[in-house]
Amino acid sequence: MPKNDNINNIIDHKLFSEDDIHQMCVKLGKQLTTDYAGKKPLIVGALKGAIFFLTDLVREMDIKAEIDFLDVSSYGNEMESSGKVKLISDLATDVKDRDVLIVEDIVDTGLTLDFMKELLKKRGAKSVKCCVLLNKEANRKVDVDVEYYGSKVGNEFVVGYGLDFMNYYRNLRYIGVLKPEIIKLVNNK
Ligand SMILES: O=P(O)(O)OC[C@H]1O[C@H](OP(=O)(O)OP(=O)(O)O)[C@H](O)[C@@H]1O
Ligand code: HPA
Repeated sequence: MPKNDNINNIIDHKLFSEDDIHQMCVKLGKQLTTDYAGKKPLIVGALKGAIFFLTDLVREMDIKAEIDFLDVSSYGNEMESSGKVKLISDLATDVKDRDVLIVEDIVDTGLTLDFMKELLKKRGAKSVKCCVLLNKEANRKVDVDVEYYGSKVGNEFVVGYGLDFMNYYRNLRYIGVLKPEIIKLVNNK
């Protein structure tokens, strides 16, 4: 890990500014307001990466909705998915017969999203869809439907606005690509 605590130092280049992210939330919020009109969905935030996206997105949605959180993890402190998704903390809400909208920061291999969708379907949800900020398609290992997303991203490791590297840098206001030397540092450990 870099010794300097300045969180901007680990960024190679900015991908999405605060304004870009805001525009994505506005656009998705409008679409979801139309599509979920009259439905009272249960919005399920995937902890921890989705915290900022969820709070911004739901405030762009002009519908009655409940919010709950699932804590799932597959990366731990690694840059590659372990391939095993762990349920760390469950929902407090019964999803039976509910229209559920999962909110996620990123879909990469697709394993986390697929795990959550299957879990909620098995519990009897009426519908299970997702709204993801970033869609990284290059690395997909499982074919999972991504109904709503803000933007596609290339096969780069991105951090900020909830997205972490070794559990840090979630609190960057923008989204950036991690410097290659930081990635090398981790790969050579
Ligand atoms: O499509 P996948 O390859 O499964 O990757 C996407 C998932 O990986 C990250 O979560 P992580 O397991 O790092 O937990 P976190 O949300 O607490 O950071 C991210 O927030 C997604 O949930
Ligand atoms: O690019 C990424 N950044 C942060 N977390 C992630 N989890 C999967 N892919 C990523």
